[in-house]
Parts: sequence; structure tokens; C-alpha cells
Amino acid sequence: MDNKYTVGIITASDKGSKGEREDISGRRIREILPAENYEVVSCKVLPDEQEELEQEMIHLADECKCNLILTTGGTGFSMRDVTPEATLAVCDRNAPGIAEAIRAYSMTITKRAMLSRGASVIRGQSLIVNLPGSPKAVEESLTYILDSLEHGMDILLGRDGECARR
Ligand SMILES: Nc1ncnc2c1ncn2[C@@H]1O[C@H](COP(=O)(O)OP(=O)(O)OP(=O)(O)O)[C@@H](O)[C@H]1O
Ligand SMILES: Nc1nc2c(c(=O)[nH]1)N[C@H]1C(S)=C(S)[C@@H](COP(=O)(O)O)O[C@H]1N2
Repeated sequence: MDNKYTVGIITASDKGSKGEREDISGRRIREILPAENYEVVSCKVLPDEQEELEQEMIHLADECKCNLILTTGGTGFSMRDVTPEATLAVCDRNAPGIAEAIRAYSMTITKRAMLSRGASVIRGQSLIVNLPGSPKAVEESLTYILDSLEHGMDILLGRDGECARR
């Protein structure tokens, strides 16, 4: 079918971008997204540099027209962590409920979830969601939000106007 959601993935990691660590988190995102519903059009590992992250998000949203842009990493308190700043800089409309839901659910697993500053926003018709960096956090966060993300994307794309109760 051609109604698949197109996805761009960005791993923000200094170590990963220098080849010093295998990007398991980006791979985990691809594994979690069911292939029958999602087409991953790009998967990049970038250093924790705000300008580079912004440019890639803009490219994925404006040129590739990705329905969904998922980032992993760079959401914490390290001085190099700037993924939320890059995301908010390219935001047309804030969609904070997704980031709030990730933190609320993750707090039931680890109190350290409060240390993720991840954001979730809309640029044009692209939904951008920041996931934390570790493969474990990616799995916990993404599996929790995925079905609601699909409903949100359908509304954003005008495919679905109805909010059935769930
Ligand atoms: N892309 C990734 N692939 C595999 N493991 C990761 C990845 N990102 C983070 N991790 C794991 O999660 C831990 C915490 O991530 P954190 O964002 O603090 O990374 P870091 O070691 O500070 O460096 P960097 O920003 O270069 O990824 C890491 O020590 C690593 O075990
Ligand atoms: N679901 C979930 N969320 C989580 C975690 C986790 O293990 N599971 N780890 C937390 C920790 S320890 C940190 S420091 C922050 C920020 O991670 P990042 O800098 O790798 O993005 O995410 C948090 N969110």
C-alpha cells in the first residue's frame, strides 16, 4: 500500500558520529516501526551540534516531506545535549503532550526519566518527536506512544478527522 507513513530518523550522538559506538538506538527505532505501516526514508547519525540537527530536521520535513521525524539522544543535561533546542528552533506549532506522555510513562519505569528534556513539535505536516538516547529508553518510549502518534499523523495529514474514544 502507498499509505505508509514516511519516517526520518536522526541519532544525535558525538560518539556515534565519530564511529566510536555502534548506533543501536537508531536501529532499534527501525525495528520497532512495523514495516507494513512505515517507510524509513533516511537514518543519520549526527554529532550533538544544534545547527546540524536543525538543518537535517528542516531537510527531512521540507524536502523529504517526512510524516514523522524521530530523534534519539541529546535530550539530557550534558552541556553537549541540544536536541530539544534544535527541535524547538524548527517548530511551527508545539505538540507538548507527546513529550509529556513519554516522560509520564517513563517515570513509572525510572525516576531518571525526569532528566530527559525531549520535545515534540509540528513543522508543516511533519511531526517531530525527541526520544532519549539509550536503546532501552527508545524502546520504552516509542512502543508507548506509537498508536497515538499514528492517530495524530492522520489528523495532521487530513486522513482522519474523527477522534474515536480510546
Ligand atoms: N545511539 C546509541 N546507540 C547505542 N547506545 C547508545 C546510543 N546513545 C546512547 N547510548 C547508550 O546510552 C548511554 C547514555 O547515553 P548518552 O546520551 O549519555 O551518551 P554519551 O555516552 O554521553 O555520548 P554521546 O552523546 O556521544 O552518545 C550511553 O552511555 C550508551 O550506553
Ligand atoms: N523510558 C526511559 N526514559 C528515560 C530513561 C530510561 O532508561 N527509560 N533514561 C533517562 C536518563 S538516565 C536520562 S539522562 C535522560 C536523557 O537521555 P539522553 O541524554 O540520552 O537523551 O533520559 C531519561 N529517560
